[in-house]
Amino acid sequence: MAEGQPAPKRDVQNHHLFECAWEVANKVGGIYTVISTKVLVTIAEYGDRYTLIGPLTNKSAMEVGVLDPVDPVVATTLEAMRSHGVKCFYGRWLIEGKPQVLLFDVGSCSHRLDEWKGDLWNLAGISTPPHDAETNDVILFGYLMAWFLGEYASRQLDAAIVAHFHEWQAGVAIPICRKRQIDVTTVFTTHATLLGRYLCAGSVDFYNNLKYFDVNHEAGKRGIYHRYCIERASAHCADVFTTVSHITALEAEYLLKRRPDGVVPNGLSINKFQRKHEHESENLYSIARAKIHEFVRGHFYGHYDFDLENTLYIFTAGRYEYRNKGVDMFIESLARGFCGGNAALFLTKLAGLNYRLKRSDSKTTVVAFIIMPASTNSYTIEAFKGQALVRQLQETVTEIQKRIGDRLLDHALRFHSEGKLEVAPSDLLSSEDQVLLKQRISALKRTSLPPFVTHNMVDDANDPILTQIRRVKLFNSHEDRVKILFHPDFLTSSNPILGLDYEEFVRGCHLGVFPSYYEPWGYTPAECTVVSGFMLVFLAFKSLDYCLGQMGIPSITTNLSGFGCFMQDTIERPEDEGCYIIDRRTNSFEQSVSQLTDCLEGFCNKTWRQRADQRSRIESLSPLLDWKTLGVEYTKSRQLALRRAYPDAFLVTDGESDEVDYFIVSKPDVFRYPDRSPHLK
Ligand SMILES: O=c1ccn([C@@H]2O[C@H](COP(=O)(O)OP(=O)(O)O[C@H]3O[C@H](CO)[C@@H](O)[C@H](O)[C@H]3O)[C@@H](O)[C@H]2O)c(=O)[nH]1
Repeated sequence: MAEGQPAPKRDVQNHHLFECAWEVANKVGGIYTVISTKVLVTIAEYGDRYTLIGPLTNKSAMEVGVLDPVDPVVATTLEAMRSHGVKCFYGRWLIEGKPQVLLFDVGSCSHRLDEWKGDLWNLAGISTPPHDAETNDVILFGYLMAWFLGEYASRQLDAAIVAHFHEWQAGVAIPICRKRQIDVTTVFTTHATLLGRYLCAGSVDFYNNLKYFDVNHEAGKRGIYHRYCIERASAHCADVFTTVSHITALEAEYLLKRRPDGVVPNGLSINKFQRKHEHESENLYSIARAKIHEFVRGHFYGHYDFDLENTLYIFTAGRYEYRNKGVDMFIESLARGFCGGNAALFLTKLAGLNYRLKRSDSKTTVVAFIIMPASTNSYTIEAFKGQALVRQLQETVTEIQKRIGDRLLDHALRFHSEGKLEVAPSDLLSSEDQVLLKQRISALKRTSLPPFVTHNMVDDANDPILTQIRRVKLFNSHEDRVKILFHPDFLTSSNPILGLDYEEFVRGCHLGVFPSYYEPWGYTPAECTVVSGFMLVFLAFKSLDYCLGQMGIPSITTNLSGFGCFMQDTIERPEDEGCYIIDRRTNSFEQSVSQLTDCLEGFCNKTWRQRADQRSRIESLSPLLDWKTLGVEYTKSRQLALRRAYPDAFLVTDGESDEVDYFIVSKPDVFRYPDRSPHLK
């Protein structure tokens, strides 16, 4: 728009929405889940007026089907950008809802990096170091998005435009839009703060000191001052600023120095699960459980001395943030070791689950999985070997089974001529078969213990998870009632040893454990509550937990996670619904470990029927977490952005704007529990 010209009168009702994030079609962590699961409700509201913008990467290129733009103005805008050498993909993201998506190849503009860095310094006073590759990409991505929005807004003058940006990686475009006075209204949602993540990952007493951090100094000390500046500028320049939970809203207020306008809790696409329930007649739970059983048999070969009917699978999963995700607490609660060499403590409630199960002579075995991607070289030979040996044994057993069947049939057919049916075991199992079987069995002999990690780690000696497992001596020995297994990669169905995707894996487990210290929301426990399957109703008593229709699995979270606070705030007794909440806010670390161990022990001591009852109750939580319910908060944030940018469009009569109570954050204090927490005094 030329200077001095009046702004066009745009149609606010039928506005266009561009949603921008580094994780569009590009899975890194939870933001991918937010965006991909929210698509259905956003499409229902916008149809083809909705477009997602993300970076073009090897991963994202695989998830998008290239097409010509539906909107002719998008087509001309992209043509103009391409004529300047910009490389981009336009098409449909191949997920449910098939939204329009635009992916920019930041590399195609790397020659402009210095120019744009200089511009960022001039317009926002943000200087960035030369060798931070991630920040360099973020700057290129931000300038490309601002370029696109500027060109688009100058060509499409009819409808208003909302640009919604997620997290600092997509935030650079916000100060540029503001400075260039691009006629779009902006929303910025942060899913965590950079400083919060870094401070909590170190051993800082975060919640007690939230008010007192010298933010510039702390960011500088950690080498992230430039990133922090980008995040802070994004929060301040956006028309509307939101976070995913109240606890992060408070954090943002102190660390980013802007109080968020609202909270947009994360939902899930419940429909997806229900459709499965209706259309798939398979027993999803038992299929998933059987796959995990198969893996466990292979992994523990030579030491497979426990009963799978009495085995519980528990797990933690997510991005590898050892302290923030509470992995330290998880391992500690499984196998708390000697405290200060005082053996007496072992006899107290301070002991970990492994010791407690041994002491009570429990018949239950717990296999605890840790699923967190880290730098690895490959799977270990042992991990492959175990699966291969068990597969060979299985094949041999199947062959022998077939031969036994043939022989039995032969005997039965000769019954009339011989007048008797006397079959000795040796008639059925030949000596060749026995030799073959013995060969296979002797291959299963193993002198070493089953490993507690599936991959060769790049930094084995310093890896915090491995170090702690070694410290608490959880080595998967025969006596251990808790076995542990660290899988340092996300799960996929093409995984050569544990061939399940994450959703299927969760379905096959009994309990998810997520004792996070820093967790703005926390998708993983939420996903446990809605994972579903169709189950047979006539299985044996012991397998009753397979039998009650569509259900989630119970999970453990904390009152320092956005999801945990949301549950406490919404439900009378979350633990009755299979959502256990560990108090990490008022408790010391030791107390929280004990509470978590009590919780795990209580879960192990439940009968099959009690666990089945609990699972059936979890289902009732699904509607609470559905985007159909929670998506409304996103709508409100966009409405607020439109009101702020185009107040005239909302005038009712006599020049007065109609008042709306916009957000959940309408309480005087953003964080809901100031009285209960000494951290906040
Ligand atoms: O093998 C696996 C294991 C996990 N996941 C997924 O990874 C995601 C991890 O989610 P979360 O732990 O919430 O994500 P973060 O990457 O830590 O994301 C940030 O953003 C999220 C979205 O707002 C918030 O929930 C978090 O608290 C915040 O830390 C979940 O959706 C899981 O389904 C997989 O896809 N495969």
